[in-house]
Amino acid sequence: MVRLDLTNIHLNYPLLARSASGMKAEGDVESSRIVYDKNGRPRAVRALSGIDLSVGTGERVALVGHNGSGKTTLLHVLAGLLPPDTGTVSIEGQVTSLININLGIQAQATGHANITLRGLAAGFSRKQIAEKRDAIANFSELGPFLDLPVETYSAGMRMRLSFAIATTFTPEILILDEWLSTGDASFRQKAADRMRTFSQAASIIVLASHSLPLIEQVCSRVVWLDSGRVRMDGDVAAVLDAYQEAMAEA
Ligand SMILES: Nc1ncnc2c1ncn2[C@@H]1O[C@H](COP(=O)(O)OP(=O)(O)OP(=O)(O)O)[C@@H](O)[C@H]1O
Repeated sequence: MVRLDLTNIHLNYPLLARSASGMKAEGDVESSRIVYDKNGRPRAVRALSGIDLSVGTGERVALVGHNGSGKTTLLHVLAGLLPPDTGTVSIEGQVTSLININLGIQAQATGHANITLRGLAAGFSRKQIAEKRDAIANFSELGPFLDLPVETYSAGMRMRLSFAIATTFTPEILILDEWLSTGDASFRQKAADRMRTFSQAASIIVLASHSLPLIEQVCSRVVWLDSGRVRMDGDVAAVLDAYQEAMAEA
């Protein structure tokens, strides 16, 4: 059984004193996301305000929303990288996150060494890693670059390696941020195909993206975040239609 449940998640980013200058603007819509002290100085930014989210086996969920609506913050909470201020996070299953392109990658080590390191970290034996190595190498299409240190790779090449490793070692829950769409067109198509088959292996995908075509290709459900709250949650077509309509009116 793989599932994740978030209940009433609140998360504020505290502001350091040096970044907390400026006075509260009366009637400013944006100010509802900023917490001020009694002197009118900004003290924190409200990123998530009462998020409830349950995702079950086989669901591929997209998070959409305006810049600053809380998508990345929510992914960090799901990946266990940021503890919420209040609320509960319950996760059944092994989580792999591809949020930060450099997270979990040793830049001085070669691509092949990174395959070994990530495989061991995911709990696989050296023999199991050896059996999967060709599949990862082929999917990444990095060829001889796998013998060079990762610090010599472009951002797209790092992404190919991270994605190939993460999806070949099939985690039960995969958390992805926008950077997937930085890949070139042919890799994006391959990645989308893999993500569709991925969840048939009883896995969950949560993907934050501004790319509506990618979401339509990959996801089975869309959660629309607005100022740190869930504004709509449901069927891909229904939520994307409402979201696009609201964007057009804004
Ligand atoms: N390190 C930080 N310190 C203070 N506030 C932050 C920090 N990171 C994010 N925020 C604030 O938290 C809110 C949510 O940001 P988040 O990055 O989660 O949004 P997002 O939906 O991923 O945006 P985008 O689409 O632009 O990537 C925003 O109002 C942002 O200003």
